[in-house]
Amino acid sequence: MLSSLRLQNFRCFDALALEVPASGAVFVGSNAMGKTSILEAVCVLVRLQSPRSSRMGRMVQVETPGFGIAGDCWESDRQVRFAARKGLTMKVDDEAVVKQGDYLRAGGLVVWMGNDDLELVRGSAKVRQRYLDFLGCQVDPVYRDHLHRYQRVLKARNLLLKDQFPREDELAAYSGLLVQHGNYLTSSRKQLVALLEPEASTSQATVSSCDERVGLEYVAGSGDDLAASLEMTAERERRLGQTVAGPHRDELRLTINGMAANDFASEGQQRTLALSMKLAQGELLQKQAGRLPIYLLDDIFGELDPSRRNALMAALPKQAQKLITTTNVDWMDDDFAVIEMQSLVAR
Ligand SMILES: Nc1ncnc2c1ncn2[C@@H]1O[C@H](COP(=O)(O)OP(=O)(O)OP(=O)(O)O)[C@@H](O)[C@H]1O
Repeated sequence: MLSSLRLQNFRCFDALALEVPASGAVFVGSNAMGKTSILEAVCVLVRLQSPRSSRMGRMVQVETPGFGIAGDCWESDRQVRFAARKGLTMKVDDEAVVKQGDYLRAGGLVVWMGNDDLELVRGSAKVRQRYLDFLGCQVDPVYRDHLHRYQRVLKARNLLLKDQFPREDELAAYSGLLVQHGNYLTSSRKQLVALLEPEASTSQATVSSCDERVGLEYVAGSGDDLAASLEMTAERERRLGQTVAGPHRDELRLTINGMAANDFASEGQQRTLALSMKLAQGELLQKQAGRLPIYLLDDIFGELDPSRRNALMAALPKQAQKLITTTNVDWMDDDFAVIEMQSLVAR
């Protein structure tokens, strides 16, 4: 749980300091007032990553050297600073933490729900991979190490494959590492998907109030055995100059009542499924990590009809802290603390 947040040179904010109630808050204001930026800052403070941008530099307020985010969360004072020259630095209770993994291990959990979540159903396989990775990194600290190493090896291996005459011994060394980290990701993602499926079905039934069966099928981009797949695709990857087998080619197929959700489901069903996937993420985090995540809900209510809106609010765990952004609160009947963006004058 987050009890306070302080920002410095973060996106549109020169400086900001606010107290956050235990049950959460609703940030209300017109467009471009910085609502999403506040939720994004919370996500960076807790998980060292943003759902909006993979580059920390983008979050630095223009014409300033770097940003700072700090806050009391889970009973410790956490601080994250970013400057182009120094990169990301972290402190917990004023003590520097060198490794991001250590910072994250002792930190909190997050579920992000945004209005582009529909991409989870309609978008490319990469979006669903990122969804699984965001969950995997939170339930299993080792997952993050394997993911980062896999991504680094993949990049280096692809560079080598672009070479007209790649060195065989170098390629073999990269293949060995790719298999080692790839196998870990494949088996973890497979397990996550098996655990997510029943949670997503339950959430879908709750939010849609219909008996819709949700199916999640994990299709491994490494085939049955990554080492064998690399051998089989050796000629093709030399021709294309890139690695064609491995978890970066994973797919997570989503179905409703047995039919592909991206092709056959209505827009309403797709939106509900996207919400259900996020609710399932929260349920799994709570079960696997034994703690409640913070729910960051960025402007999602405008797209929902009143019945789904209410069903979603009811489906969120009562005890969880929820930070919500919206342009108006007319629809809200819950007694959430409302924070008017205009009142946050220290910008
Ligand atoms: N790095 C940056 N430096 C300075 N300003 C930025 C930076 N990045 C974004 N902004 C500005 O911050 C403002 C707030 O953006 P944000 O997306 O947080 O607003 P919002 O209240 O969520 O808007 P909406 O309701 O339209 O989603 C925008 O005007 C945007 O242009």
